[in-house]
Amino acid sequence: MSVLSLAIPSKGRLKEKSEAFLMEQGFEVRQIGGERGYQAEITGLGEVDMRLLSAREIAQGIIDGTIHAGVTGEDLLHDLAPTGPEDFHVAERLGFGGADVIVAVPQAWIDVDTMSDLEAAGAAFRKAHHRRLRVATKYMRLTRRFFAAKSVGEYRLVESAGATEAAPATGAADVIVDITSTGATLKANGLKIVSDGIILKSEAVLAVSANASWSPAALKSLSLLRGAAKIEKLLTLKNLNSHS
Ligand SMILES: Nc1ncnc2c1ncn2[C@@H]1O[C@H](COP(=O)(O)OP(=O)(O)OP(=O)(O)O)[C@@H](O)[C@H]1O
Ligand SMILES: O=P(O)(O)OC[C@H]1O[C@H](OP(=O)(O)OP(=O)(O)O)[C@H](O)[C@@H]1O
Repeated sequence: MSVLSLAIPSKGRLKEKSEAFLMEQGFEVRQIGGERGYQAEITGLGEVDMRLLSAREIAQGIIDGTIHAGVTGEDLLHDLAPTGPEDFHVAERLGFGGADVIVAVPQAWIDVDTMSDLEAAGAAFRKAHHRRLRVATKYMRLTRRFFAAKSVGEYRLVESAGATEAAPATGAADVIVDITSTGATLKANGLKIVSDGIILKSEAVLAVSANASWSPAALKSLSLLRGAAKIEKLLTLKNLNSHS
């Protein structure tokens, strides 16, 4: 990869604000083929391989090193990174796309207020029903890490493909881990947040790969992005050291 590969979301709630973040700095993204075209160009950053992808694909590409930099959600970066924050650098938190990744249980569970109550409920549940409590989520790694940090082991993960909040009502799971912003979806589904169950306060970030290979041209383009100059210095140093 000789030029900077830069990605922003192609649709969804982060798209317009990501374009605005670049536009504020004089870098205009032009989609080829109109609103739904997935190819794009950007002006002002030199030669750049501009990509429009889903927020999840951007996070994955930054972690794999197939994308140098991009705008995505911190929740996705933290969940998809196998070794955690060592796989990416946050150049700037962007002040939009804010939401919390939380643990929620049915409101009817009056005895469960904390993660430690959840562990106790899990043990009681296993005795009574001969199976573990099921936790539905898209956030498989974040959930495993957080439950282990809270010493909760009496559970089994069920991977959710969407509409996670419906899982307790449909019987697909008992507990959920999902993202919330207004809380309306949790409320509508009769769920409450466990008091010490806030896993991550996420927002949109400009993230830079710690695993990509960098050419001088890619580093130069990166350094022009707001918040990224300090990361560019770090990467240049790392590049020099690895070649010396
Ligand atoms: N209320 C919210 N619900 C979900 N995500 C939110 C919310 N508020 C902010 N976000 C952020 O937006 C990111 C992407 O969500 P968005 O809904 O735009 O993508 P998506 O179109 O659902 O992606 P995909 O279709 O690939 O699942 C989330 O990972 C999170 O960082
Ligand atoms: O706290 P709230 O403001 O209610 O927002 C939270 C909901 O928004 C998202 O779903 P979305 O509607 O984007 O659908 P998705 O499941 O396809 O992401 C997220 O998965 C939650 O379900």
